[in-house]
Order: sequence, then structure tokens, then C-alpha cells
Amino acid sequence: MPKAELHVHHVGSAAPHTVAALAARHPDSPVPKDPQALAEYFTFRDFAHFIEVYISVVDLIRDPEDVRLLTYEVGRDLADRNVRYAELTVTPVTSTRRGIAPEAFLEAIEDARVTIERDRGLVLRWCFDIPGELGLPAAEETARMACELRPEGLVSFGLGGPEIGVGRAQFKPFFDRAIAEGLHSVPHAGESSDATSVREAVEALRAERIGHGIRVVDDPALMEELAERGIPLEICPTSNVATRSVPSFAGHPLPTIAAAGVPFSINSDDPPMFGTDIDREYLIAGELLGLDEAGLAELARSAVRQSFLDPAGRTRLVAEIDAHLAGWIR
Ligand SMILES: O=c1[nH]cnc2c1ncn2[C@@H]1O[C@H](CO)[C@@H](O)[C@H]1O
Repeated sequence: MPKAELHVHHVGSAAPHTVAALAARHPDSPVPKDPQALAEYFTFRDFAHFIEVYISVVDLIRDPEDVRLLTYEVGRDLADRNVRYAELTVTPVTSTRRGIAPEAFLEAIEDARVTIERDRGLVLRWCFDIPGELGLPAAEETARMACELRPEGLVSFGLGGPEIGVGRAQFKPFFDRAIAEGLHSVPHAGESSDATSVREAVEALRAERIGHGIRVVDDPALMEELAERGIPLEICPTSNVATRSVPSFAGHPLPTIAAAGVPFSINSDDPPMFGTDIDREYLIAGELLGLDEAGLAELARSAVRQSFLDPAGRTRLVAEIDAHLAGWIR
């Protein structure tokens, strides 16, 4: 089915063969050089362990050529799954702090964006996120790159990483700045902590969509508010089980979120790290919600409607989904 992906991380989308090749180039890294060994390396004890492993993979991206290659390959994997539009969460600070000049980093991702659109018709847009564990200085650097060097493909501003001990509200000045520049606010919240973090994301960071947000189920009044205001959650079922943010698929809060009328989209987050892909996430959501083909197509339409794609592009992509569904049912 033609699709839009709204929550997928740049480095977290690197295919095992790409990660293994980068690891072989950088022998000082703890990341296995053998793609087979990566599955075990990508088995997470908890959310903090996931972030530790994630950063070890980030450490493999050391020059603009690594960035260009990674971005193009990620785009190719998305296009192979018939993703037609994706908002890719990119963390520029993790590269600039490893010595890649901001301009060179931006040139590398933009070059890959234009090339993959030309080669495969995939429309890629960026969400620049603050890695929360690096605090306010990283927020400042991210805001500066987003606002002063703003690349053409940039549509939104985010906040990722751990939530415990990393309150959302402290990042307000940086979100204010990004929003004033016309960027959309899309922070992570309520993934590894609680509903308070979702409230802070909505109130202090003026979130237009929320990354994960699953803990909102612990605050029915807030769920009602999200439903009323039409603030969607970006749901990534397998990610939540893999990082042990939820105990099992059976215990995933998605059915409660859907029943409360909170808008949401289905996404893959860091697909190779979680042994999944976007199509599998749709099937899992379909099982959790008891959906048939028409229900799955409606999920795909929701993602398009909640995206920051221009209105003409949204209409086109929804029409493609409708046409696909008609053929599927026949
Ligand atoms: O599921 C996730 N939640 C939060 N951050 C994530 C996730 N997946 C990848 N990152 C990435 O973790 C890095 C460290 O802050 C950031 O680059 C963020 O984008």
C-alpha cells in the first residue's frame, strides 16, 4: 500500500549490512562487524540500554560521505516498502559534535534527499530533533542549525532520547524559536516516562503531533483534550515492546487510545534495530484493532492527513491509497 511514515529515525533506520560495513571501517567501535551478530546486539534490556546502543551506532557516522550514504540507503529502504512520503527524524548535533561541519552535514542529507526523490519518487522531509540526554547546549545547537542554516527539506522540530530526568518544559525557548521560524513542533513524550511529559509537550512545547505519547492512557482528561484538539500520536508498536516501554503487544495501549478518539498514525521508529518494518507495524496495529483491508487503508490515510506534506501532495497520496484499496478488495 502507498504510505506516509511520520516517525522514523535517521541512524536508527540503517540496515544491518550498512551498520556492519560502517563498524568494519571503524574497528574501535563495540558494534559487531557481522550482520548476524547484530540481532543479539539489538536486544534491549530496557529503554536506557536502547539509547546506549543507539548512540554506539551514531558513533559510526563520522564523515559527510557516511551521512550521504546512510541517508540515501534509508530512503531506498523506505521506497522499497512503497513509502511515498516520509518525515525522517535527524539529529544533526550527534554528527556535528563528532566533527562534521554543520554545512557539510546539511549538504549531505539534502543531496541524498534530492537524489532519492529523483531516483525513486520518495518525498523526504526532515524533523531535526534535540537529543534530550545532551541537555540545553545541544538544544541551542539544534535550534541554530534549524533556524539559521535551515535546509529546504526541514519541516519540523523535535526532542528525542530519554525522558526520565529530561523534563520537556525546559526546552520551551528552543521550540518557541523554531515555531517562530515556521517549523512544526513534534516532540517525543510519554514514551519512557508518564502522562505529565505529554502534558508538558502540549502546553510548553505546543506540540502539533507527539512522538509515541502512549502513556497518555494514564490521564483520561488529557486523552480527551488530545481528541478534542486533534493532536495526533505517532504510534510505533514494536518499538514500545522492544524498548520494554510496554510489556507485550497484548498490553499495548493502542486500543485504548483509538477508543478514546485520539488521532494517531502507525510508524516504524528504528525498524532494523527492532527487527520490523512499516508494513509489519500496520499488520500489528490491524490485529490490535481488529481491522480489515479498509481499516488498514484508513490508517494509511490518517498518516497522510496528519503529515506536513502540502495539500496537493496529500490529496494525491490519499487518492493513491484509495486506488490501491479498490484493487485490493477486488
Ligand atoms: O524511540 C526513540 N525514542 C527517543 N529517542 C530515539 C528513539 N529512537 C531513536 N532515538 C534517537 O535517540 C537519540 C538520542 O537522543 C536521538 O538521536 C533520537 O533521535
